[in-house]
Amino acid sequence: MSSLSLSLLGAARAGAEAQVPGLLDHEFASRLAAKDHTLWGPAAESEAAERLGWVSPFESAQALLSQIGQLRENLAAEGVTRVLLAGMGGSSLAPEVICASDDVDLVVLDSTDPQQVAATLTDLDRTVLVVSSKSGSTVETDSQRRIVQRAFADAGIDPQSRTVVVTDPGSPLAQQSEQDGVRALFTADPTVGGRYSALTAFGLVPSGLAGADVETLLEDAEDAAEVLFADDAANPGLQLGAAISATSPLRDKLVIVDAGSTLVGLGAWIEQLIAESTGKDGTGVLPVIVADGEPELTREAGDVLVVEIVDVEAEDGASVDADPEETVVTPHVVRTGGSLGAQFMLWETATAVAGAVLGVNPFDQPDVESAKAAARGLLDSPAPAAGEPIRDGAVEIRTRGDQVLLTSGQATVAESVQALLARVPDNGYVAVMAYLDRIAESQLGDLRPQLAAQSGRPTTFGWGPRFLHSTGQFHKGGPAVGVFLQITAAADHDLQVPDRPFTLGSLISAQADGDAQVLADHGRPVLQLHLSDRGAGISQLLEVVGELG
Ligand SMILES: O=P(O)(O)OC[C@H]1O[C@](O)(CO)[C@@H](O)[C@@H]1O
Repeated sequence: MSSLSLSLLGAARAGAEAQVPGLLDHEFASRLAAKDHTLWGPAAESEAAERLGWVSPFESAQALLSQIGQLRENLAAEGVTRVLLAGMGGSSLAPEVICASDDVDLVVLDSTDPQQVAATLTDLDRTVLVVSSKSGSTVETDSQRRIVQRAFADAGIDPQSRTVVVTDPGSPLAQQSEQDGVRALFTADPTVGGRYSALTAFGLVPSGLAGADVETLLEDAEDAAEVLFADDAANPGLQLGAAISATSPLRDKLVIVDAGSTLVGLGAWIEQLIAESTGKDGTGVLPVIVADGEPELTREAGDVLVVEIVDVEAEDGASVDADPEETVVTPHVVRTGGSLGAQFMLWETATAVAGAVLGVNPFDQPDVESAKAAARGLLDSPAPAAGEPIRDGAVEIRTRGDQVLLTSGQATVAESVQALLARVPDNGYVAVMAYLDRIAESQLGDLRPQLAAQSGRPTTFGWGPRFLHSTGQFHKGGPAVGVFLQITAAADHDLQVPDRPFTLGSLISAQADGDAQVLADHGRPVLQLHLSDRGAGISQLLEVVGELG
């Protein structure tokens, strides 16, 4: 029996009431279960035909469990118990939440920041590297793999015997792994897209190797699927999908409150799923993750739906409560609870529903490629800086030709940030994009509530390049109502990417510049601040933004 629960209030409830009858008429849920690729219209048909494997991952996932368990035992017998996962977006977000929720250690390497990558190169004698990439060609993952394997070799450890690969059959990574030999090669179901792959080898292999209870995860998900694929008005997948997509003008901001649920980090996984799946063709839903206690401010903005993820006791069957007795202050709320496996299935189903209601293809990410291409171009031939940057203490206000919004005339950080915030439209949002070390420099995240307070608008915070595989799609493909604060930093020690003509420092810089360029090309305001000294620059930014009047 599923432990899913869902409550809807205000516009969320109205959205569900408006849309669910139509979804039932179309037998959306049972057609989804039957992998009907016509559900999202003719333009999405060919892609959808190859992307619906996530609705029934259970049989092939079960077959994996004993292989994962055996490999974990063999590695443990050699004293190898630390799992280091290299992978971006859908190839690392699910294992991160699975392990954190199960209180199991997993080191996630989803960065190209030289400092953050270098910090993971410890305890190599007891480390296994899991390289996860569906395409097998993502530059971040390939660079991480090369660096960690070189570190193994330098430590006198055979890199191949400590590398486990998860990828699609026939990908460049699969071919190379077959050629070079690796400890284990897991090929995943190619009919499951990256962000829908939580219950495939991408979610299960790293999590299972780290010691998470992936068996229960799968059982819970399978129980939930029974409820989610029923043509029933009480189906929480239909209700949630309709609630988040059919409540215009509220629908384009979804504030996810981290209210201390035991599903640690689920918000970041939902963020990628919703932002990359819906943020395109000028429409979509922007997830905004906030801490508990803070949402009052954002709620006052009035044009957001608030999602609260709560812990629920396992119940007999799924419950959908459209009129909870509890009094809540927030007018427009989605409140959901249930096991992690059930939540994965719920949100994947709801996202498929939301795509259909919004009229977008929820399985592609057309605008992610543009930033990747710009980064590749800049890596091959870096753009010369247009004149001297404006300096204010440890922060440089960068003006790179016509690649980013010029802040000419604004001589200080305070003035330039104020000028950026003045550009936020009434229905807009602020996005902070920080290309720094998200572990050691996490205090920079305090900028988010500060800027939300200053602007009075929903404010997101993404660590680069991780967010490029998540909200990055929405920034460029969604409604043009965002303003963008990009923060980059000098690295004390750069890292060469073995056998590649670039360092991590030049890669992350090209990624930041490439994204800024594409945002500016889309007419989005971008302010680029570069910290010449990380510690001093972070303190200065927090102080300056905190004091903005
Ligand atoms: O698993 P891959 O192919 O390395 O891709 C990583 C991520 O990049 C994207 O393809 C595009 O951002 C995501 O959808 C995906 O999760």
